[in-house]
Amino acid sequence: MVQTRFNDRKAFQNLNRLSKNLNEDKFHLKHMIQDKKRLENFSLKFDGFFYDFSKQRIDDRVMEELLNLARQAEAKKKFSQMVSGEIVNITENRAALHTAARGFIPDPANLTDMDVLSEINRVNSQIKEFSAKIHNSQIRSDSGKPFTDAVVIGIGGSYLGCEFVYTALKHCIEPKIKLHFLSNVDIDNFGQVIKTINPETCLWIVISKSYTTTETMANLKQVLLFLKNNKLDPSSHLVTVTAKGSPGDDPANKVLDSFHMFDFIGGRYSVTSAVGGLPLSLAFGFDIFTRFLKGCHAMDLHAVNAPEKQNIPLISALISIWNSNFLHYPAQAIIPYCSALSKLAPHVQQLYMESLGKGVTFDGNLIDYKTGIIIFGEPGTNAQHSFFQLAHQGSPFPVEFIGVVTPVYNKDQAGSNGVYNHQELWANMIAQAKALAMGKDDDNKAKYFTGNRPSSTLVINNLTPESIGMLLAFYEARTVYEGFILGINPFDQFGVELGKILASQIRDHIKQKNTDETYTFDSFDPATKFYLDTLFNGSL
Ligand SMILES: O=P(O)(O)OC[C@H]1O[C@H](O)[C@H](O)[C@@H](O)[C@@H]1O
Repeated sequence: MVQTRFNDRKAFQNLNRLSKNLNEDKFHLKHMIQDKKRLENFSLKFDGFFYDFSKQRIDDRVMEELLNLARQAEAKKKFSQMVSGEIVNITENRAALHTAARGFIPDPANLTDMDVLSEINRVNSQIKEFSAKIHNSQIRSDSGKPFTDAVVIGIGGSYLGCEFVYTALKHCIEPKIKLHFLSNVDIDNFGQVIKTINPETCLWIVISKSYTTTETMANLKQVLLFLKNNKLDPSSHLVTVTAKGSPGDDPANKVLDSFHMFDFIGGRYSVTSAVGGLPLSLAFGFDIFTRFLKGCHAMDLHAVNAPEKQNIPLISALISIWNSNFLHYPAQAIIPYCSALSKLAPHVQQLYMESLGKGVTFDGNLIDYKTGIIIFGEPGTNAQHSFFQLAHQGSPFPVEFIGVVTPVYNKDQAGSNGVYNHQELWANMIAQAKALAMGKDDDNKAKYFTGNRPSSTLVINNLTPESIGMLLAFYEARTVYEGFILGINPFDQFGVELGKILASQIRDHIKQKNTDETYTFDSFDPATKFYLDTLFNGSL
C-alpha cells in the first residue's frame, strides 16, 4: 500500500506555516516561560518519570498540529502492531518484538509462526540457573576457583546497552561479578582488559547475534589464544550469546554454555534479551535484572496505552521532529546531571542514529526531508566546561537535561557555601536550561546571548533497576515513534554495510602482503595505498 509521504501530510504543511511565525518576539522563550501555566501545560508525569518540554519553542497550536501529525501517520496503531508481533521491519521481513522480552504481547494467540514468549522464558530460566550457579560457586573456573570477573566481548547493539545499564546500576548495587567490555578490534582494548582481570577467575561472554562480526571474531581469537597461553580450557571459561543456529550456537559443548537471542529483536533494542540479561544477571543477580525488565515493561505499557496527549515517548518524538524538520536544528545533546548515566548518550547514539539515519521511506522512495539528527552527550556539569560555549553562543541545538532527585551516596555534606554537592549539581542543571532559554542582553556583543534555545528536562526520582528500565524503554519507544511518524523503517541498518564490504576488500590485500613481502598496493587509489604503505612501513 502506498503511504502518504511525511511531508505531504496536512499537518506537515500547517506546521511549516506555524514555524515561520515563530520569529516574532512574543514567541521568544524568555517571554513564553513566564506564563504561570506553562510548566503545567507542557509537562507530563508518569510513575515517577517526569518530562518537561515547557522550554521547547512550541505553543498550543504547534502542539495540536504535532499531535495531528502523529494521528495522520497512525503512529499509535503502528506501535500496537509492533508489540503484537506484526512484520514492521519490512525490509528484513521481521517482527520487532523487543517489548516481548519484558513479557509484553497483548495477544500472544495471534503469533502463529513462533512461540515468542516461551522462547524468551526458556532463555531467561537458563540465565537464572546459570547465574545462580556462578554466584554460589557450583560452576567454577578451570582451576576450581570461583569466578570474580566477566568480560563482555561484543560491539554495537551487542555491547552499548549493556554497558549503559551496568554503569548505571553499579552505582547503587555492588556487583557480585565485575564486568569489563571488549568491543573494539583495537588490540590496545584487549591489552587493557587483560591487565585488569585474573585469567583464572574470569569468564568471557561472547555476544554476537550473527557470530560473524569481524571485531568480535578477532577479539574471540585473541581470547582463545590468551586462554591457551594460560592453560585454561574455553569449555570452562567461555559462554556465548547468539542467534539459534549461528556459528556460535554450540551444540558440541565446546564452550561452557550458549544462550539464544532472536531475530525478532534487533541488536540495538536487545538489552532486555540475553544480550543484557546474562551479563547483568551475572553482575547483579537475576532478580535485579527482573526488576529492570519491570521498569521497561511499565514504560512499554505507557507507550502503547497512554493517549497521544499524555504519551511521553510519543510527545518527545514529536518535539524531536519539530526541532529537526521545522526549526532545522541539526543535532540534539543528551546531558544527564548524573555520572551513573554517563553511558546513556553512547547507547542512544546507536539506538537513535542507526534507527533513524535513513534515506528511504517505508515503501522504498528516496527521502527529501530530515530523518535522524545527530545525538551526542556527556554528563553535566562536565559538559558545561567543554562544549556548552557553543550551545549558548554558537550554532544552537536542543538539549535534553536529565536529573535524578536523590543521589545514591547518602553522606553528602554541605560545603562552606551552605550547599550540598547534589544541590550544586541541580542548581547548575536548572540554570543551564534557563540560560539557554532566556539569553542575556549586553552592550558588549561578546557577552550577548541570543537565548531562545530549546531544551527539555527529564527527571527520575532515584537510580533503581526500575527507573533505569523506564529510561531505556522511553528512548526505545521514542525512537520507534519517531521512525513511524517519519515514515521510515527504524529496524534495519543497511547503511553500515558498505564500509564493511570495503574493509573486507582491503583486508584481502593485507593478507596477501602478510604472505608475500613483494606484494604492492598499486591497484588502490593513491590515498588508500599511502595508508597501507604507512601501516606496513611502521612509521610515517
Ligand atoms: O550482534 P552482532 O551480529 O555481532 O552485531 C553487532 C552490531 O554490528 C552491526 O554492524 C550493526 O551495525 C549493529 O546493529 C549490530 O548491533
